Amino acid sequence: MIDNLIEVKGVTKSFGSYLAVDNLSMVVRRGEIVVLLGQTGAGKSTVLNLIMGTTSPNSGSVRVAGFDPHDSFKALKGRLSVSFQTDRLLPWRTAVENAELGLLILGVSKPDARRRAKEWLARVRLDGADDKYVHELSGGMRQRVSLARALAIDPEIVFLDESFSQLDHVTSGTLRRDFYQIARELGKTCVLITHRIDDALEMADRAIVLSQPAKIALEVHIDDAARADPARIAELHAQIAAAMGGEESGS
Ligand SMILES: Nc1ncnc2c1ncn2[C@@H]1O[C@H](COP(=O)(O)OP(=O)(O)OP(=O)(O)O)[C@@H](O)[C@H]1O
Repeated sequence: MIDNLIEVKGVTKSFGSYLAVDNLSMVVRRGEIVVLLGQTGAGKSTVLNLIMGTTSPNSGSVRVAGFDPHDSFKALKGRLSVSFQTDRLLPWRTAVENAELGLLILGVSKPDARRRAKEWLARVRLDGADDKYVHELSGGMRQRVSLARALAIDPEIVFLDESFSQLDHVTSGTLRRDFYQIARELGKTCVLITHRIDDALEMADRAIVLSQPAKIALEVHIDDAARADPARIAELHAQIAAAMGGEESGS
């Protein structure tokens, strides 16, 4: 079994003459939660797209579970899941019908998909909301359906692209803690994008700050001992803020 689940080596990515990613190298180990931070436009989403294989580098290489994610898109089908800033739910489907979508696409039988989707909705604390339509759910509940949909397929790697950032602080805080608990319990490998330093401090094994164009400005390890030490957390917060250019872009 490959331990370095994600390997990015010397990757450069340009859009026309604009350099978005500059000779970036990083590794994500199996079971690790890595948070990518950076100011708006730093190239965080581009790095995620390169890892998910939805775009390809101009030079350098990306490997996910040993595969080139762009050229071997099909080999990784069902092994990666992503949840975005907006929930991207289908409004004409109920919560459970949205949550089972990935399973149905992967060919799981209807009764099995329904059962697993219901289990996941309960797991993200949405029991009782199975038959509600998207417009009947709050923003936080919609993100929970989106997470249930992402996790129901039992992916090896979960990507979250600013999944909590449109929610108010309290809602995003509880969702973040619930997600963290599930990810830890299942030992999922996660790559999270955020501009909120608190997200990184609460969830990450490792935080990587990207400067623009995307290259590593700072990399810090965070463990439970650090999390329990307010002085250490304040120090890490200051280090990350400085690497992000001195300010958090909106929080
Ligand atoms: N398909 C594209 N074509 C042209 N330019 C692009 C494309 N995708 C991204 N860019 C540019 O690359 C830069 C990095 O964008 P990216 O979305 O990766 O940044 P980000 O750090 O995720 O920003 P944000 O936090 O605002 O989402 C931006 O200047 C953006 O305009």
